[in-house]
Amino acid sequence: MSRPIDLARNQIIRLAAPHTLLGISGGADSMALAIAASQLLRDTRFGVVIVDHGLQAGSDRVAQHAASQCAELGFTQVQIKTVSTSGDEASARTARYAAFEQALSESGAQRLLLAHTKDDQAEQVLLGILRGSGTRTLAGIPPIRGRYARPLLELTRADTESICQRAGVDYWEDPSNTDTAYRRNHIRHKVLPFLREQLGGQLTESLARTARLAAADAEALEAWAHQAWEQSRGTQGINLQVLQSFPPAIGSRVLRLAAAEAGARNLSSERTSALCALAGVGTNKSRSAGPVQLDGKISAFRRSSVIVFTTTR
Ligand SMILES: Nc1ncnc2c1ncn2[C@@H]1O[C@H](COP(=O)(O)OP(=O)(O)OP(=O)(O)O)[C@@H](O)[C@H]1O
Repeated sequence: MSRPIDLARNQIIRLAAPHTLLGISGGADSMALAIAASQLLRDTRFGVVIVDHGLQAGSDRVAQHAASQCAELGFTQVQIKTVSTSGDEASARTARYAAFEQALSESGAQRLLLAHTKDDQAEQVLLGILRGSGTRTLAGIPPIRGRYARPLLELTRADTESICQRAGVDYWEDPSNTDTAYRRNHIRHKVLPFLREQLGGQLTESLARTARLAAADAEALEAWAHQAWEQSRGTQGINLQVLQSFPPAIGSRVLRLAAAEAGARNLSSERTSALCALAGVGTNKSRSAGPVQLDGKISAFRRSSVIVFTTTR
């Protein structure tokens, strides 16, 4: 079995572009990413981006410490981006990704690597199951999306800690990570340990496998839905007869694609069911006459044999 550091390095080689940025928070996961990438500095140009959200007292010192550690590892392009947030996790995340986007365009780098691990993946899948999510959400964290890639998804958090310890690199433990008021932390610190204790076995591995299987299924279903959409859309709207000839899993995806194209936002599963009832997709026999109102001031109507999306004033 290959060592975690070898696995990390191989995945970085697979996912990095000639000029790549690393998103480093100073925690064990991202310091392990920095350690593995520092071994590849001869062949790849890496820059480091550290975002200071200013959420906790002393966050500037944490950022500075991570920056000096990265400099010691041999990185010459290390920048700290200070962002302002409204103090909650969601706004910190939005500000962080805005800072990443800015760093990508300023540097001209083609890719930014993040240090999500298999444990993050397991937590994400469990959160999705508990919310009653479908295949796309159960697919969890994607290894690549756009310019972002995650080379450590095959490593556990214990692996990243051991990489840091072996390299003699210390890491920061985010105090908010243990605040179980956040649902994710509750899953991490209470629910998963409880399930492991009760059920034993390879829980993290099993949940990560669910993500891999769901990702492959979601990809296939989405490709089929795009084809079905092309076949069912016409100048008047979506042809109901053609739409209903597909299985409900495809019909509902076609309706979601069409709604999104029309400008509908945040399409919930409840609104998707309403669209399915309007279009007679699925086992739902209670066909509604509509219209169905969607976020983004979009309405869906049934007109004789088609579904039409219009903008409401
Ligand atoms: N302050 C930061 N500065 C730079 N990179 C960061 C920072 N915080 C997080 N990252 C990057 O993002 C990865 C995931 O971090 P974390 O698990 O805290 O975020 P998340 O909210 O769970 O995930 P995401 O926001 O990406 O969906 C880290 O391993 C690191 O690569």
